[in-house]
Amino acid sequence: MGKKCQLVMGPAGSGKSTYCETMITHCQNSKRTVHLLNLDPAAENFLHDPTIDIRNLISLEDVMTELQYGPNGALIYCLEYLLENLDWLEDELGNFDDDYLIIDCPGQIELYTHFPIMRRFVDFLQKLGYMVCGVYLLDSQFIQDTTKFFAGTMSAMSAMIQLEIPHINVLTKMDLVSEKMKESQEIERFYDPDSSLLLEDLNNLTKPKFHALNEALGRLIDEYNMVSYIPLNILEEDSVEYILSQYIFSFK
Ligand SMILES: Nc1nc2c(ncn2[C@@H]2O[C@H](COP(=O)(O)OP(=O)(O)OP(=O)(O)O)[C@@H](O)[C@H]2O)c(=O)[nH]1
Repeated sequence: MGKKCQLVMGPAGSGKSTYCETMITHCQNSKRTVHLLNLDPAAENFLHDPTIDIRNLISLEDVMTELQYGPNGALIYCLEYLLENLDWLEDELGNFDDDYLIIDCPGQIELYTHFPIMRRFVDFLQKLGYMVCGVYLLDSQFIQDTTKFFAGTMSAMSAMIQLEIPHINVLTKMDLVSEKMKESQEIERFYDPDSSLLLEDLNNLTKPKFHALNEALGRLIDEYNMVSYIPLNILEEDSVEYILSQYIFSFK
């Protein structure tokens, strides 16, 4: 099968750890071998123990105590420390030539949107021969507020542009969206965002001085037609399998 991995990204609370747990359980049930790589030094509990864990290299608490950093600064320090000690990760990865890695990332979106940290991490995996796919998660509750949805879509686009890897976007927590909404036409405008349909909402929710900016951002979404979302309901096996059937994963 070769070396493959999914880099699971998204804002804090978007459902990254739950996505990873769901994928791993689903893969185990369908006799596919996957391993969890935890990249979040602040992570607490996992349903499936990570096979590789940044917390075995460096502890967020130690950094906060010893360097007197706050949680965000300490997290960036931990990831930069990882990048300076990639031989540790290469040793840890040594035994997984033919398996599939699911990488649970921290929720600080600056790691994907403007720091080069994740880009360097991706470059490292690619040098080791991994095919790296990006999975960017957005909480489906954002569809209730078009300003949040637009902001989330911008951060998904930034991650796509920064990382330059095959990429899908996933709307998580679809079990919390009402059946009525799911069956309506209205939901379609979020799966495949069309700014002309969203712009009116957005302008109603923002002051007039931002309308030109809204329109410019909308054009960016339309012209590049880069962002679409796959809905994920973790309670439905078909929905989970559908994500894995995406061509970028090539994982049958
Ligand atoms: N109902 C429902 N709740 C979910 C789903 N995914 C995640 N949650 C809940 O949302 C909260 C955040 O989920 P996590 O998986 O921890 O999110 P995360 O992105 O890993 O969060 P950080 O590690 O803080 O960045 C938890 O309370 C989860 O139980 C889902 O598909 N459906």
